[in-house]
Amino acid sequence: MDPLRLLTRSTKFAKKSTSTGTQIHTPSSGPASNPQLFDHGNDSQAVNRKRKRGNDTVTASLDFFGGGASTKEREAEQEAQDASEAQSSLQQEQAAAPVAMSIEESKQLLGRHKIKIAVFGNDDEAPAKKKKKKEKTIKDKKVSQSVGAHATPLYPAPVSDFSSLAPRYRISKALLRNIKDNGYSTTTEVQLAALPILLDTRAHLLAQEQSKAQQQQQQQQQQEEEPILDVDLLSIAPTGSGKTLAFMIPLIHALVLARRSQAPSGPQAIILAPTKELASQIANEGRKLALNTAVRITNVRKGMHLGSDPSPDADAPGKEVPPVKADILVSTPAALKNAIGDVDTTSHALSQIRFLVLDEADVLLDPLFRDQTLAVWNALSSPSLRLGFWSATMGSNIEELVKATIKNRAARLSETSSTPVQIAPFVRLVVGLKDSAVPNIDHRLIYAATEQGKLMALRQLLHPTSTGVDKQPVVRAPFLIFTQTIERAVALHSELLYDIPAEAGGISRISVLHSDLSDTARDHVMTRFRKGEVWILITTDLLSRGVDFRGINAVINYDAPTSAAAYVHRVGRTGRAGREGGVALTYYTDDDVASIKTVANIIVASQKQKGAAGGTTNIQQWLLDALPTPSKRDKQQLKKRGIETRRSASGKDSKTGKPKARISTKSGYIRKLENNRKGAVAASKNPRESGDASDSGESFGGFEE
Ligand SMILES: Nc1ncnc2c1ncn2[C@@H]1O[C@H](COP(=O)(O)OP(=O)(O)OP(=O)(O)O)[C@@H](O)[C@H]1O
Repeated sequence: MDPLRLLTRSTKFAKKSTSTGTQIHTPSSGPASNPQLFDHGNDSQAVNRKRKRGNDTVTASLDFFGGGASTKEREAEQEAQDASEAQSSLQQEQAAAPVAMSIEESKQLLGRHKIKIAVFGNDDEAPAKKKKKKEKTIKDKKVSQSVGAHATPLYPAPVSDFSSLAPRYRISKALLRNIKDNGYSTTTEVQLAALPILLDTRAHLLAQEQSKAQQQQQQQQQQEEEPILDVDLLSIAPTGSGKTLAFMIPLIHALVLARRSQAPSGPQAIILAPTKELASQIANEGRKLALNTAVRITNVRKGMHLGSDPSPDADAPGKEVPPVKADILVSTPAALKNAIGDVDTTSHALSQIRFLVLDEADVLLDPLFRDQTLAVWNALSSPSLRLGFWSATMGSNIEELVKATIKNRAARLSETSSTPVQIAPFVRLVVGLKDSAVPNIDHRLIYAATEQGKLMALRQLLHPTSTGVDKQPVVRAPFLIFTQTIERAVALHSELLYDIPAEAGGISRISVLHSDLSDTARDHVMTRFRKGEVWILITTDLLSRGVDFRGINAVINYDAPTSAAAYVHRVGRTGRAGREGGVALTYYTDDDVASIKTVANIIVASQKQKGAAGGTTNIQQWLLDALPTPSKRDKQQLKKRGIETRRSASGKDSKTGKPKARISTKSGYIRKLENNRKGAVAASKNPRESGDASDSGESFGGFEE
């Protein structure tokens, strides 16, 4: 089924742009053959030179609307392929000797993948040690410039293929099997670099100045030891680049090892995410990876209680809530804060949590969530708590906040704890250009002048014509539409409700998701969108972070995002895991002109990242020169409040006195009917006047300016 065909009321298209759907490769037509963004496939040979692997294609498949084999056929094919591979592959993996790589080789490989890693020592360390580090940094000027004055570059041997985890780190068979069963073979850039850092910490931290023989000996020793995850890691990697796996695999591995020596009596790791949708997705991904490993992963929900003893049930007097039983808790900060409640920070339950991971760390430490996140972090009293901070964007202020919090917490704990508090080496990993949008999608910035212009442009997308006058790329469902506020999302949903023809599924194909809906309604919409029942999902920034729909073909910023980070995350819902063919389309009106340069700059940087092979930039230099550069204050204001004229549904802007930009809450179809009725009444009174009105394009008059 081709949704584009069904949505299209016009008939003829140039062959190249539409037709059967087989000519254009879109994210929904299946996974990319290589999930990496940079240096496609050039390194597997280099890294796995001792182990020739057969078929490296990624098998995870989600085909929203693509043609080809049916799901059953594909599953059968997959099973057959898996069965034949499984036996020989597992034997090979167990037999293969760990591949030792020289630092020079690692450095080159990491460089080709645009990966930079730096380790920051403890600032309080001896001055002599500091001096040595500085000398080292100067020696390697190229890297040191990019990582900062007090950082030492780090070159762990990359893991280019998941199967090499078994011989290198003795990953449990169940975990390895789950990785494979979920269709993962080649690692993405962030996994390639983060896995050795988190699984092989000490060997590589110490390996910087060691010979190959010493490294091997070090690796050997480390494999027999526990614990792992001896660094705090801040990782900045593009949207959709597989950060979830990069932190989840080492976590599960650590907990599997811990279980071998002692049965756990409560949670040992916490993963925080800003939204319920993301927390639930992480918990699901985690459970798939932890299958048959005995590691239990729970998504924290209202009413759960974290502590050593049962607590009184607030909803049912006289009853008690037992403490949650899990090894890894996944939660939003608010839900976890509730679950902790008034549990004493010295309690066993909180002191035995050894790992804290902040997914979308920059937003979790942004003023919006900061207090809740810090409350959870500070409640964890283990002196050896290890930390992970992950996002596609990370302001330097957030990094400073992280470092300061680590130090302050250690100082506070040292006063009360008899056990020495360990401040671990702090490692920063950056993939690609920091804070940039994914290069493998087509970014478009479209001037729509007014609110009516935006609606017309959006309708042209839904019903493309063969005339080619719209100059917009052809966008195929499924796609996401972002608005600035909940109110506008709801209004746009009502506006477009009848735009999808009944033969294509009608109103059931379009939906809206925002935080004012109940949890059940949110879950329901997410499920229907994931299943492919909903094709167009209108939403707010609620869905801009972390949520992975795999086969999304386009992101439409109906209202321009209000910060560079918001752009990066919103458009990052398409083009995931290296999928090509995604489109990110941003409309801007006269109200956005003062601030849109921030988005334009991100687009240009992303297209430059793609390199010469990626073709031309869609944004002309004259436009960049013409757009005003917003001041820092304007940017802050915009991030906080958005475009003022879009903030409220009615009335005039209190500051400027300008009319506000509104979206009607009646569908275009209903309004058209009403207009027709009104027109008929008017025509009966004054035929000439009504004739003029019907020619004026009133059917798009949903926006009042
Ligand atoms: N090595 C891999 N090979 C193929 N697909 C992968 C690989 N690793 C992850 N993926 C897939 O890539 C998609 C994106 O992964 P994930 O959600 O972890 O990205 P992310 O980096 O956390 O993105 P965001 O910054 O948007 O949160 C998922 O569908 C996941 O299954």
